[in-house]
Amino acid sequence: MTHSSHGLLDPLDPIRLALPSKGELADGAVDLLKSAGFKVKRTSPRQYEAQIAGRPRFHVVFMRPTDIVTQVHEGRCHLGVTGGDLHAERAAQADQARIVLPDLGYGGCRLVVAVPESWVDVAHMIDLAELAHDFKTRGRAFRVSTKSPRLVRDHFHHWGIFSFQIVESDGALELHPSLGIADIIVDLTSSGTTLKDNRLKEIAEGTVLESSAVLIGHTPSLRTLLAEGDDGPLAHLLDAIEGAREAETCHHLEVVGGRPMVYGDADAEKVAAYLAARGASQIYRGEVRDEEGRIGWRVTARIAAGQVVACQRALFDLGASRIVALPTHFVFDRERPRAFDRLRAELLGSDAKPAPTATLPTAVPAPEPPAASPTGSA
Ligand SMILES: Nc1ncnc2c1ncn2[C@@H]1O[C@H](COP(=O)(O)OP(=O)(O)OP(=O)(O)O)[C@@H](O)[C@H]1O
Ligand SMILES: O=P(O)(O)OC[C@H]1O[C@H](OP(=O)(O)OP(=O)(O)O)[C@H](O)[C@@H]1O
Repeated sequence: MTHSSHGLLDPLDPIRLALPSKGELADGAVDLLKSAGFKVKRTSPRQYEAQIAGRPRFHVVFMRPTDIVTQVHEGRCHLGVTGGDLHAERAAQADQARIVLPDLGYGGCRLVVAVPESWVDVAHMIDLAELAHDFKTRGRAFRVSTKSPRLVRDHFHHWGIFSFQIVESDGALELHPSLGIADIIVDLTSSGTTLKDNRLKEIAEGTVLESSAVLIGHTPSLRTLLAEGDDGPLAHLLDAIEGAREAETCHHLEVVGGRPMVYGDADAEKVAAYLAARGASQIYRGEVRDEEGRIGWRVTARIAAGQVVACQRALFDLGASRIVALPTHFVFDRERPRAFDRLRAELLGSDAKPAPTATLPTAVPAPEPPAASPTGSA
């Protein structure tokens, strides 16, 4: 059992936030923070410390993703962005580092079992179990190269494989079977290109873990930060990241229509039903007037960015006169549980503030509606 030995955070102390210095996770962290309004001011990639514009409490340090788990566990860093796989591999030892946001929306990959393509009889973990048994009967070690020995052991044990030898290595694992360093590998993949280019294949039930970039925090420091409440820096950071993530994938859609001098929202109803069928959410209908006071209707909704162009013809056919889709920067939904509230309930228990009960319909903080004329259709 380990304990945190450094940097217990006092209220108002600087908050050390560790970001990946290189590799697959590096750029996405800075981009995500920027989209959340936390712009990291770093003048060169060789600079390992940075500030966040207008947020003097945050002090950014750049380090290797594996080290981030250790430093957050030991409390030298209070928060950190790293790979979900790296945290999971070390979770048992680094027990003071806990997940704060489980999916930052980038760095998606899978930790998979891969065998040589030439092994035509091995297509499933059960085949691998038989093979490992054969190796054992012939007195040979069944060698598995990986960066994640603990996760591999758990997965293999789950499939009844106990006779194998882990070869721990830090990179280019795909080369190991052909060089004879190991018989198979368990490595990360996203596009699958590296496995294919090295004549390796995945096998069924061989996904050990699905991973993406995560935000982790040092548990004792999180307690201190949570106590700073809804207007403290942790609440601001988590709300901003969640609001930006929520906004990322969807557009705010505004559809306007209506016949001059005729009010009746039959068209709006059809438009709303059509949008719902296309997977839109938060669909609201209302009355609008154009510059001359003529009444029309307006439907607003949140819709996947990729759906907008596909929808527009049908919306015109249903009576729309104008369609505007806007990217959003932040979306906050009163009904959506906040990471901050969840964490506060977990770590501060009864001190936790209950989530607000909504009395009004939820609303997208949409940009000002464009001055669209409701007239002009059908
Ligand atoms: N192909 C990939 N696609 C998406 N994410 C990946 C991919 N490969 C790795 N990752 C994520 O990035 C993390 C760090 O891997 P990466 O290979 O970028 O670092 P590294 O350069 O190997 O780090 P180190 O400094 O320890 O060598 C992985 O643990 C995983 O979470
Ligand atoms: O499925 P793909 O899209 O081809 O990606 C897979 C590769 O990405 C990672 O390597 P990385 O570039 O991080 O280098 P590494 O060998 O040092 O891990 C991983 O270890 C694989 O080698």
